[in-house]
Amino acid sequence: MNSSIINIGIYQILLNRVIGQGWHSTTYLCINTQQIQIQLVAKIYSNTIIPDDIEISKIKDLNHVNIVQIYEVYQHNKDVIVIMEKCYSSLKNELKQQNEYQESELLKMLSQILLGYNYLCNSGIEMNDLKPTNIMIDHNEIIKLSNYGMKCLYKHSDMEIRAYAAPEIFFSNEQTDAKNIFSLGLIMYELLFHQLPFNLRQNGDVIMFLQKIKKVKLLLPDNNCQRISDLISKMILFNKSERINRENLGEILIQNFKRGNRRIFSIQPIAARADDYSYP
Ligand SMILES: Nc1ncnc2c1ncn2[C@@H]1O[C@H](COP(=O)(O)OP(=O)(O)OP(=O)(O)O)[C@@H](O)[C@H]1O
Repeated sequence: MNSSIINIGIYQILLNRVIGQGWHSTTYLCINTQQIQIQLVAKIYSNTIIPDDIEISKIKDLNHVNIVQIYEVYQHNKDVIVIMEKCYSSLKNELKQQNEYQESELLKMLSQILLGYNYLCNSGIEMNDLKPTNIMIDHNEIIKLSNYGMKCLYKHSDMEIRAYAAPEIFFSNEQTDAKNIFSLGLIMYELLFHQLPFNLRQNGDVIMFLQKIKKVKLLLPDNNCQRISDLISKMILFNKSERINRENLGEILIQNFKRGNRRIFSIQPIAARADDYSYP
């Protein structure tokens, strides 16, 4: 038996081909032995068990162009393995490139994220953490939300440093729809201005920012993207009841902006080595 491979169902997980390491899991290259042309990854959540949780059984049935497709969830010894579609890049990567986007490109990104998010909400699946590492980009430059419905597998507390978290997470640990709108506002702000509206040198910096916007509404720097700036201003609000909700945000996007076919990114691959994209 080769200890650097896990064979499970029709999948082969290549343990020596790590694609990324997150706080809660490690992501490996994975092969569907019956259709080797399909690119997959396996996320391994170590030392955890699949809880008797409806979300895990539901997530395999989800299917939307703006979410990462999950194919299987296995209990494997002490670990949980999630087999999913392999993406090309992430918004985190995209942000590193500091691209200047046209307003139409930003609106298109926002629309795609919102479409995926709406689908998850309507399917009763929680998007625990809306942040750039959880927003993937596929080979066709389509944005896809990832790590949805996985909170039940997390061992760590939710209160690590969370740059994109809404004020109510820090101050009252409230989990509502509105928290993701706030996070989305910060993500759009970062795409537009190439930085967050606060420095992230230490843990207290986020709290200081949140206390500041509690007193004085965030003022966006001058820029040429008025429509997206207006939307961001409606999302990054301390008080969750004042924030735009996803329905109204969707309405504004539908009413005002037609979807273009333009390419929106100049993507660099996630993996450091080109051969990570070919099978052994
Ligand atoms: N479906 C995927 N396709 C391609 N690469 C992926 C995929 N999922 C994750 N990755 C890569 O693996 C890395 C780690 O992913 P992971 O989701 O564990 O990170 P994370 O979002 O920081 O997680 P956490 O919230 O647990 O810290 C990502 O940054 C990304 O580079």
